[in-house]
This record gives sequence, C-alpha cells and structure tokens, in this order.
Amino acid sequence: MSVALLWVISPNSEVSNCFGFSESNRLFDSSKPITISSCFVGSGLEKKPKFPVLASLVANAAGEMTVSSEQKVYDVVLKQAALVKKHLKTGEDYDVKPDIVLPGTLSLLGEAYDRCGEVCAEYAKTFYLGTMLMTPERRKAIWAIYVWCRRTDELVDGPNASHITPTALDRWESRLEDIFRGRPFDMLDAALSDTVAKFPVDIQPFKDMIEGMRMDLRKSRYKNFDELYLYCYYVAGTVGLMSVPVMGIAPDSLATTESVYNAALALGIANQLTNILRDVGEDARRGRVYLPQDELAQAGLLDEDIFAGKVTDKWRIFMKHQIKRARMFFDEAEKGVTELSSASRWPVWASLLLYRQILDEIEANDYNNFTRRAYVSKPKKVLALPIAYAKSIVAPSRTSSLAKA
Ligand SMILES: CC(C)=CCC/C(C)=C/CC/C(C)=C/CC/C(C)=C/[C@@H]1[C@@H](COP(=O)(O)OP(=O)(O)O)[C@]1(C)CC/C=C(\C)CC/C=C(\C)CCC=C(C)C
Ligand SMILES: [Mn+2]
Repeated sequence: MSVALLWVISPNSEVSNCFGFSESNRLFDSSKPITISSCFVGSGLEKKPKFPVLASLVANAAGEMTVSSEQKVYDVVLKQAALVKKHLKTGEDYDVKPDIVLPGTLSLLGEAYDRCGEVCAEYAKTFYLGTMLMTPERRKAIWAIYVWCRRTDELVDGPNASHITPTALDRWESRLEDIFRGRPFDMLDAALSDTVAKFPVDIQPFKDMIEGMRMDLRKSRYKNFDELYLYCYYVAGTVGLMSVPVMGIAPDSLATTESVYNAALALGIANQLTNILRDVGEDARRGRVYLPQDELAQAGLLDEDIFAGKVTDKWRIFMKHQIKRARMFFDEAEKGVTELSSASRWPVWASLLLYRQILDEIEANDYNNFTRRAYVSKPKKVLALPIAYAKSIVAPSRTSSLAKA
C-alpha cells in the first residue's frame, strides 16, 4: 500500500504534512439523510480580542455592525469549557466503563480501537508514537477522534471529493448523531461512540467540522480574515476542542478551563493558517484562494497574481504579514500546552513545533509557495522530538498567564 504522507517519521522524508492520508486506504461509506447545521447563540459574555486582527464586532456587507467570528467561536469555547467543569464536579471517572463483549467475539470494541490505532500509525506515525505516552483510555479515544476527523476531511479532500454533495454531508451528520446516541454505523464509529460516552466530549465541534466541509463545497473565496477565521475554526479549531476533554488538564494547573480551550482553539487555527500558506499554489490549481481578499487588495494583489504564481515584492510583503499572524496564534497556543495533563503534552508540543516550522520553510523558500512545497526535513523533524519532550516535562506554572484570577 502506498502511503502518501506520514507524520514526521515518514518513508518519504520530503513530507511536511502532519496528518497525511493514504490514497488507497478508504475509510468510508456513509448513508442515511438528515439536516442540521450548527448555529451560534450569543452568550452575552464579551470576549476581549486577543489579536490585533480580531475584534468582537465587525461590519457586514451592508456596513452594519455584527458579531465577529472570533466572538461566535468563543461562545462555543465557553460552552465546551462549562461541560468539562460540570463533568469534573460530578466526579465521573474516565477509565471505568468496560468494553462491549458479545458472544463469539473477544472484544468488538477492542478490535475497533485497534483498527483506529492502525489507521493513526499508518497515516500519522509520530503522532501515533506520541499517543503511546498517554494512558490507554486516552490514547484509544484520541485515535477514535483522529479517525473520524480524517474520514470527514476525506469527504471533501479525498479521491471521491467530486461526488460529495451537501446531501452526503447531511448523511454524515446524521451518522454522527447516531454515534452520539450510541448507535454506531460501523466499527470505526463504534470506537468513537464509546469515546464520547466515556469522556466529556460534546457533539458541537464535530458538527462544526462538518459545517466547515459544507463551506468548502460552496465557497472558494474569503472576503476578509473574519470569514477565514470561521473556516479555520470549523476545519481545525474544532480538533482542539474535541481533543482537550480527552487529553485532560493537569490536576495542578491553575489555568481556567476556558483559557486552555482557547489555547487549543488557537493551535487548530495556527495549524490551518499554516496549512493554507503552505498550499497556496496547490489550492490555486483547484481554483481556490484561502487568503483574505481585502488583505490581498491592500497589498496590491489580485487572484490573477496568485494564479500567475510569480513571487514579487508585493507577494513577499503580503506573505510576511500572513506568517506573522499565524505565528501569533502559535504563541497563543503555547500558553496552554503546559496546562495539559503531563502525558498529553509531548505529542501536542511535537505537533506545534513541527507544524510551526513549515512557516520557517516558506521563508527559506523566499515565499515561493506557488511551485515549491515547504517541508520540514527529516533531521529537523527528528530534532524537534527531544525539544518537544524537554518542553513537555515543564510542569504547569504557578504564575501562569492563564491562571484563575
Ligand atoms: C496531539 C494532536 C495533534 C492531537 C490531535 C489529534 C487529532 C484528533 C487530529 C485530527 C486531525 C485531522 C485529521 C483533522 C481533519 C481536518 C484537517 C485535515 C485539518 C488540518 C490538519 C493538518 O492536516 P494535513 O497537513 O494532513 O493537511 P491536508 O489535508 O493535507 O491539507 C490541520 C491543519 C488541522 C489539525 C488541527 C489540530 C491537530 C489541532 C491541534 C490542537 C490540539 C491537539 C489541542 C492542544 C491543546 C492545547 C491546550 C494547545
Ligand atoms: Mn491544505
């Protein structure tokens, strides 16, 4: 089987992709329709914008002030954090529920998780190795979430993407609801069903990821960063919100639950912005421009310049700004990693350091992300692992900037 992309310890050292997927290993087949789309209900809690580029209010096309994407997403963050706090108060234990054992089988659920582990090992090798440091329950749960995310992404990015319609995504969402109701469709779904029964994982980020796939079907341009931010939340920030309830916050952390979720969200956004900057040429060849149109215009650039793929001084200046913003999100994320439970820190640090290095490589390529794919060399990847480990043994700070007041 030809594995196209693996994470870090890849047979192909030119790989820069953390979560690459094999062309030949299809993980699908969905059925049954339903419609639900995510919506945001204002919490009334004003978020103080963390980034100069973001604000609580933005002007819409008609010039009216409307709630920003950052504010909408922050409401989801608050909801997720509240769920975890409730779970902690009721003192439910993560590691108690036994596997479903049916007559004639040793453990169907055990097999389902093993399969999720195999998928992770195959497509995200180093990430898989990192999960081996986690407790068995947490490790299996992260594998199950990883596989669901991968399958969801495959719907719009895989070889069958041209056949994917909004109806197919509605069916996938219906199937997701069944997972959360304890009625899985296949064995990979069964693993996730078990995970969401054991950990305080909410359905909202999963639904929002599907919403991101819908966005990809209907939209190929982003007017401004506010629109792009929402897309990045849908397809990647959601992964952070799904993972934290499983990874756990360190018992000695003084950070607020909301602040850790916010850092997790920031890591997802940072990863996705980096992914977009790495893939400008590849996306343009598919007719897609995931760059804020207003910022392109301010830099004196048009879509045509991107399709022409010529590195000019205008492009370099534009790219410097985009890279700076992605790094700000990585900086924001860093504050939260130390607050995670000790065994979860290493894989997260590794993922952060490795993905952030893609930005350095874009610079090293003199901003030619049209025809040169930025990748982190194998020696650099290998070097990142002990650095990540050293960072991961730092305990939560007693004077954390995320600490409760
Ligand atoms: C330790 C760790 C990284 C855990 C996350 C495990 C997990 C559940 C990963 C799922 C990733 C996935 C398959 C997402 C589907 C959508 C997608 C493909 C998003 C892009 C990933 C990169 O993929 P790739 O390079 O393969 O891109 P192409 O499809 O080829 O273009 C993304 C860029 C986003 C991935 C986002 C994350 C991994 C979020 C990480 C955040 C956390 C784990 C929270 C950490 C907690 C704190 C407090 C910082
Ligand atoms: Mn991409």
